[in-house]
Amino acid sequence: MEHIRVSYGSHTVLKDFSLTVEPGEIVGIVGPSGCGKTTAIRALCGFLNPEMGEITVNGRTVFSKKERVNVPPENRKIGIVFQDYAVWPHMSVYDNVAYPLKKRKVPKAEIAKRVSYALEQSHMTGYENYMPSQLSGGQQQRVAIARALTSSDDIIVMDEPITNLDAKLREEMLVEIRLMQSRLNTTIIYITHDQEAAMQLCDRIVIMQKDGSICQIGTDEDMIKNPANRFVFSFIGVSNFIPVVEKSGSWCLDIGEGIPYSGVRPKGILPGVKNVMGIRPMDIIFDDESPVRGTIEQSVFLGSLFNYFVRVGDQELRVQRSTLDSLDGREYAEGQEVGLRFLNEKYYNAEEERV
Ligand SMILES: Nc1ncnc2c1ncn2[C@@H]1O[C@H](COP(=O)(O)OP(=O)(O)OP(=O)(O)O)[C@@H](O)[C@H]1O
Repeated sequence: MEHIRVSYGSHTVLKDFSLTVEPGEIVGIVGPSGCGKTTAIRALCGFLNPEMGEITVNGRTVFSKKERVNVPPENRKIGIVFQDYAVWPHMSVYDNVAYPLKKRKVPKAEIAKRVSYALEQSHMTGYENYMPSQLSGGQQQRVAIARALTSSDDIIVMDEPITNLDAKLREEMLVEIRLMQSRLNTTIIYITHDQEAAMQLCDRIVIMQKDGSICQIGTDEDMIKNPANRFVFSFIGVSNFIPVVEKSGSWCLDIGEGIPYSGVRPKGILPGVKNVMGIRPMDIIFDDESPVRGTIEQSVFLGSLFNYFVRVGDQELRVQRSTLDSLDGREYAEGQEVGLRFLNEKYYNAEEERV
């Protein structure tokens, strides 16, 4: 997609949206509600006409404002699993899956072959004559995926396909989508506001912000290690933000009375603006020698890690410690005073947008 612009009336949702997805890739598009994820996907699939830009699918131009090309949705060869485009309750599984092919007037014998293939790929062989009401939520989603596969096993677009499922089923569906993708080498574009699902499933993640622009594209590791801005930092994973300020040559946490934490200018401080430190819970270390003192208000054991809520000045910080680290014999209990040291902290303009 290149230079796509879409407005609803006077409200321009996508101003200049460009995104390239490589064949065989699973790309997740995440971003806050209303930022334009569905709009971008509707433009890709042909359900709305951008005012500007070009869309190419497998080397074929399917939309170009300039060249006046606009291929209808059913001929774009994109499989779609939309939340509001789930299975049709009045049609059998077979008819649901066959629908996109019937619409394209594909011969009956060919339809039978492709439906059987799609049901096999989504593990629904044998359910051809079932009605959706006789299926579980997970099975209905599989039928929706099978139907997408009959449209295309090259590109499938999924818009929040699993939000209605319970946690266990959701996990299983993510694994299945991944397995199906590696069997068929399908390109998948997966839209969600569940960044954890996106990180679990996708090769690359595209993060959109409220104004409809893309603020970062990369792997989950890129997002966590090198977040492009404060918004990405706060959107992906758990984060603490602590205002900081320089006071007579020493850097202080600007909470309560000001708590000095560094005698030298920390790396990454932005000049000329009010800074805020972004720090992950895993990057806050308990250190008896540190001048930053806090009190553990709550300690929660989560199996692979301990989660602590530590009061420092007038702020509560989230600190995590892996269970393996706790094998050093030190125990940290509620009510205990601790010293805290910061590793890998990032600095952002305090005025910058966050989630
Ligand atoms: N048909 C429409 N007419 C007018 N405004 C619309 C229409 N569809 C979407 N919008 C507006 O466009 C913006 C983007 O909507 P869109 O559905 O693309 O967001 P989204 O990122 O997919 O959100 P969500 O995660 O909540 O589904 C929103 O402000 C929405 O209110």
